[in-house]
Amino acid sequence: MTSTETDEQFLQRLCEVMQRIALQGDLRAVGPLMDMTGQRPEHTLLARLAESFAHMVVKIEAREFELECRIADLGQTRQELELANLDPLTSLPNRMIARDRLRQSITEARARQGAMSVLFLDLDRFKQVNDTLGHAAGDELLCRVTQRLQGCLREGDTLARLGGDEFLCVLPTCGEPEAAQALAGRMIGALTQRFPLAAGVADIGTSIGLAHFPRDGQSVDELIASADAGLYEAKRSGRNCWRYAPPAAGNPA
Ligand SMILES: Nc1nc2c(ncn2[C@@H]2O[C@H](COP(=O)(O)OP(=O)(O)OP(=O)(O)O)[C@@H](O)[C@H]2O)c(=O)[nH]1
Repeated sequence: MTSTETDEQFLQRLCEVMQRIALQGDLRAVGPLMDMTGQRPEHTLLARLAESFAHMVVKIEAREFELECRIADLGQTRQELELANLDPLTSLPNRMIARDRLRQSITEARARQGAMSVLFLDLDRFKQVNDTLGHAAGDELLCRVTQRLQGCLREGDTLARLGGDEFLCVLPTCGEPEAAQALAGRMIGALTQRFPLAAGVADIGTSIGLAHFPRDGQSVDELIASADAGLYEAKRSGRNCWRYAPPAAGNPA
């Protein structure tokens, strides 16, 4: 600075240096600030203040970058966990992911004071396919069933294979019982159509238990138990239909 520099000019110069530091995010740009000290006492004070501020900004930026990296790492870990929890036969999420999605869906529904639905499916006469056409045909059938069920779902719904011939459907945005019932009907229709397999034709069906949050349960376990009781009721009613848990099990439906 020259002795004729006005306060306004000094501040203008200070701002330019600060902008350079902010743009570069690098404390090496603080150099020119140091050169600005040693002039009029208030200018020196201002320059020191700006220098401290610059250190703070750069530290915050470094911390932000570190946090962004950690968030990206966590996202990758979650993805890897999900991949490790896919059913190897159908590539569907397994029980653990199904429970996780159901938990998320309950939390979201609770936050918006809305509702969501769960369908619990168990194929009818699946064992017969294994027994007559062989285990490989049973495996092929499970994959074909998966495709047909996925064709009935909307984006955001989760279809999971719990094991054997059991599937769970989490429907986060399906709050109306009538909509879930219609979907259950479409799934039954889709699986009632014969399956041409490599080893022969398979003729199966599916029984489905329904449950809705918050009406039939408040937690993951309560909703699954209610849908499971509905499934038992569907099997008891002759199969290839959907049902709710009977009122005796603490359910009004
Ligand atoms: N092919 C094949 N079969 C499996 C697999 N996992 C379980 N199973 C068989 O699936 C069958 C499921 O049994 P159930 O549900 O009692 O058979 P189901 O004929 O559908 O009986 P209902 O539900 O009463 O109609 C058993 O025979 C299991 O051995 C699998 O990954 N592949």
